[in-house]
Amino acid sequence: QTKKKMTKTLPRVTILATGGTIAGAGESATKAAYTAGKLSIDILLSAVPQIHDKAQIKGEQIAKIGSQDMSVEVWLKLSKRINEIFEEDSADAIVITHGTDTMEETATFLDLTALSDKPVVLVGAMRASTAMSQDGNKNLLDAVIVAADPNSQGKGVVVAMNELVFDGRDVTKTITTSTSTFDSRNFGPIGLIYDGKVNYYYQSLRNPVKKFDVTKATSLPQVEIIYGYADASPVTVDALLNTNVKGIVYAGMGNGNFNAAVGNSLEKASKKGIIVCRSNRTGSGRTTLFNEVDDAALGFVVGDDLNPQKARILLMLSLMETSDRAKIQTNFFDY
Ligand SMILES: NC(=O)CC[C@H](N)C(=O)O
Repeated sequence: QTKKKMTKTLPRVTILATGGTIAGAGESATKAAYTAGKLSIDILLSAVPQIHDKAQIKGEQIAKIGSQDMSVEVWLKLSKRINEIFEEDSADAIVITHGTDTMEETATFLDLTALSDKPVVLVGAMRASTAMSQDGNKNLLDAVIVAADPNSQGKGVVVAMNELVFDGRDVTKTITTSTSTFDSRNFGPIGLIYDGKVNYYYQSLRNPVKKFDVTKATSLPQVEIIYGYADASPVTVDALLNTNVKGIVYAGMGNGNFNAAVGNSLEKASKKGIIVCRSNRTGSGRTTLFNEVDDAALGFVVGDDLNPQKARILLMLSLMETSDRAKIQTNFFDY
């Protein structure tokens, strides 16, 4: 009787599964090689029965992929499903199991497109479910704890990994193979998970002022990223000039710089109406207007402190609504 009563008051958490190492299975406990996204949501849930003490859990399989295969199509599907679940009030919070390679991109995409204030928590693993000291079960339990906590409301989309909570806007994968791979290079974690509870310490002031409603979208404008390096030739930029590409994010050197040859081609792209957004390859810090580049004269925008892959997301979403450079720049400075 008491138990029944308690269960009733537990928050309702829906887990949307997409694949990744958290659903990965390998040959043995000591082999690092594995296949991502093999296990279904039911198997993931049955491995962590403790989650049922924290929330009323429902699971849904959205995709079964390694997140290197994440796509606009799956992003739209996820985003629509999140908005639908909160709209129909069938959950109080959502956890998304996801591969770690592109988790930061999905976090940014959903941060900008999930219309409700309710918690959305992304989680993954660095060791497959079959590995020794696998991290997936603990991470999943922690993610449910974060999702179920009333203090997670209004924090935007967050990533819960390795007993840390990161703001989805800022988080990035920093190490290829380590369980401590996630970090927010500019700002650090916003919360710590310990002993079945999350404690928050910081909150971003840059949570989206503007949300993008993609509930009716079926595709997004094409935006490509080009990487900068010493003596880069302009062939990669030139290759995009006569395509359907609507935006280029340039992962420039230092504060978003490029050499003269690449600069000429980027200017050509800009004159053709392709939006050029300068970001940088350093991994942290801002890309600022008018440092060594005359952005106003060239018609470029800057990605502020978003890394190239995150800047691409905001540029795609912005281009869905406008090709006005000033408005697009405002989107970057507001987010
Ligand atoms: N640790 C991981 O999740 C990496 C596995 C796979 N490449 C993915 O991102 O889904």
